[in-house]
Amino acid sequence: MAFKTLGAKAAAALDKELMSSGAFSLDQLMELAGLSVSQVVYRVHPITKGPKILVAVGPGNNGGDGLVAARHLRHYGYQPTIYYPKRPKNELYQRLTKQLEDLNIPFVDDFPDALKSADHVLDAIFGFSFSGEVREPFPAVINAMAETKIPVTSVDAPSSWNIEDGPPSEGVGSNFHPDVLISLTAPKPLVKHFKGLHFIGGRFVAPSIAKKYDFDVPEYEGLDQIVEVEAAGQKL
Ligand SMILES: NC(=O)C1=CN([C@@H]2O[C@H](COP(=O)(O)OP(=O)(O)OC[C@H]3O[C@@H](n4cnc5c(N)ncnc54)[C@H](OP(=O)(O)O)[C@@H]3O)[C@@H](O)[C@H]2O)[C@@H](O)CC1
Ligand SMILES: [K+]
Repeated sequence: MAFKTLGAKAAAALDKELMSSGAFSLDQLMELAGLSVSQVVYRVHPITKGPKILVAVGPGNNGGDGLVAARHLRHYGYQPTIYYPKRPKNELYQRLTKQLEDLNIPFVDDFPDALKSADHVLDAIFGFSFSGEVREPFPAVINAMAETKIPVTSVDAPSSWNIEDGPPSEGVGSNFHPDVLISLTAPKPLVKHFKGLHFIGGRFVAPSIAKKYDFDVPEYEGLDQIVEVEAAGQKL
């Protein structure tokens, strides 16, 4: 079964609809999105492969998913470290940050240096609202993720990739190919350029809303918040 994709505009409209007629709060959606991200890390990188997860957090809701995932991963026994250089004054992000501080999770300023001792990287910098060329301070972070031998899991999109067209043809991000991707609610068109392990998460969409936006809700099993699909969107 091929999974339909959701473009940047449709993904933003769906997000809005979930929080209006869908009656969800952003906190709820982000909690479930972040929970599914934590399950992907648990699946692809069991703690026996090394507990140190470096989480790169961006300024929007993609970053919020990363903060939630870090909290869950800490409770599973991992040792997350957070790189969060641009922190908006939004109350939700401040609360998520406080929750991590209360768990003694370290926040670091030097991403390349933190990468030296990491076992796995979580890319929660940009999601479906990314556009244009990567602005400071993120180019060095994208380059470091592109060059590292440590496995990288991207949340919703490989950060720096155009949501419709995939990796830029040159410059920052052109050589960034993460090992794992978790698409939230539905894959974005960029997945046609993605060759790694691919999951779908975000187990909160009512069938009526999926129908309206013309995408498929995968068949989640048991307690799972994630379903593995082939890179091109075929269910395994
Ligand atoms: N419905 C769902 O499935 C759910 C989706 N969720 C998640 O939300 C994500 C979408 O979140 P989002 O809309 O907040 O935007 P996101 O992608 O984090 O980035 C925006 C930030 O990036 C910045 N920025 C942009 N371009 C840039 C550039 N070139 N260079 C540098 N910066 C740039 C931009 O800054 P600005 O341009 O405003 O200064 C802004 O601050 C989605 O992918 C999923 O992960 C869940 O949380 C809930 C359920
Ligand atoms: K991302």
